[in-house]
Amino acid sequence: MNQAARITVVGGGSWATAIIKILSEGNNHIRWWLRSQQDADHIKKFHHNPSYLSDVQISPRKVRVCTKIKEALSASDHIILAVPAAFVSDALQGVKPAHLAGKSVISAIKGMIPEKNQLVTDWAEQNFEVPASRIAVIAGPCHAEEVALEKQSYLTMASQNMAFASEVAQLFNGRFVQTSPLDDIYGVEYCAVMKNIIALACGITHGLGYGDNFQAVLVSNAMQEIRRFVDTVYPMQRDLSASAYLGDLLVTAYSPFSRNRTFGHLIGRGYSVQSAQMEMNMIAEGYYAVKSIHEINQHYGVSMPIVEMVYTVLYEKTSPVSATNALKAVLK
Ligand SMILES: NC(=O)C1=CN([C@@H]2O[C@H](COP(=O)(O)OP(=O)(O)OC[C@H]3O[C@@H](n4cnc5c(N)ncnc54)[C@H](OP(=O)(O)O)[C@@H]3O)[C@@H](O)[C@H]2O)C=CC1
Ligand SMILES: O=C(CO)COP(=O)(O)O
Repeated sequence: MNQAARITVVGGGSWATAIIKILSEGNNHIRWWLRSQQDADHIKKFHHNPSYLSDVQISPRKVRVCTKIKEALSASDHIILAVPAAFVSDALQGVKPAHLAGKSVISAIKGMIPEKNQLVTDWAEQNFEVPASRIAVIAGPCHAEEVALEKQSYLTMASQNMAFASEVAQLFNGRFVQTSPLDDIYGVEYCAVMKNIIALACGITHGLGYGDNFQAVLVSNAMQEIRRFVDTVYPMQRDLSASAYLGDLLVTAYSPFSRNRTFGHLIGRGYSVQSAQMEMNMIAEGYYAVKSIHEINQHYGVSMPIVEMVYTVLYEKTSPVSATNALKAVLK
């Protein structure tokens, strides 16, 4: 029998809770770090997260909950980051490279470090000196809510080190989740960031009353936009029709579970950014990502009309109606 893996999950939101559920299926020793003492106490006492996916049962035999980050890290060999990118530095406050020495870092985050416009894996490598060969990302179309319901799902684990990607894929493979390894870590990371922005555009236009005909054209154009951008910033032979790329775009563009689409929909319905954020008790990564991608693209100059439409609505107060009218003219 395989030795039990020692894994720490950092984050108390819906994706962290779903990951805990997936990993609890296997022979793993799991540490779970949450920032909320109240939620941690509740999980210890009642064996479920009161704030997110509260139907998911947490086994106290397999999962040890704590709110002290260094203690949570020290217990494990694999560290899974599952907080929104904007808060990951807060979550790892006080953590030094020595605390992560000899450990691997697996990012389940689909966003960029906003103040640095940096991919999370680059940030982990630079800030904590984790070698690229021990860094992976979790990609693919997979909503936490469907994991909670044990609906058949697929994940792709990407790393520059295929042996490590396979090791991580094995950790997550189970009864209702099927996994595969991939070597295109930057490609899937950028695509995951981009698809959140596209979901905002889908939500905005849906909120304005556009239908399925328009959305199909929007998503097709979005895929071309993603291809242009990713092939420019990180050229490599890749099949963008694979589920880690196209599948992730489709699920977020069409699913009612999508945080980014829901956020965009509220904006399209006339909510301000602040009131849309208050209306949702979850984070839409695309809100932060669109600023980062817009700024990164000042350097590359890739044609990205959908990203620019979302950027002008969220950061330049252009009305969703006029931004969409301008976009309509360039879609094919
Ligand atoms: N949800 C999903 O289906 C999927 C999500 N992802 C990605 O996973 C990541 C996490 O998203 P998700 O779980 O959905 O997020 P949620 O919106 O469900 O949860 C947000 C989490 O962030 C925490 N948080 C908020 N502010 C801070 C802060 N200042 N410092 C530290 N922590 C903070 C919250 O803590 P608290 O509860 O204490 O406020 C909560 O744990 C994102 O990058 C997302 O794109 C990827 C695939 C699927
Ligand atoms: O990336 C996700 C599912 O694959 C979750 O993001 P959304 O909730 O915005 O769709």
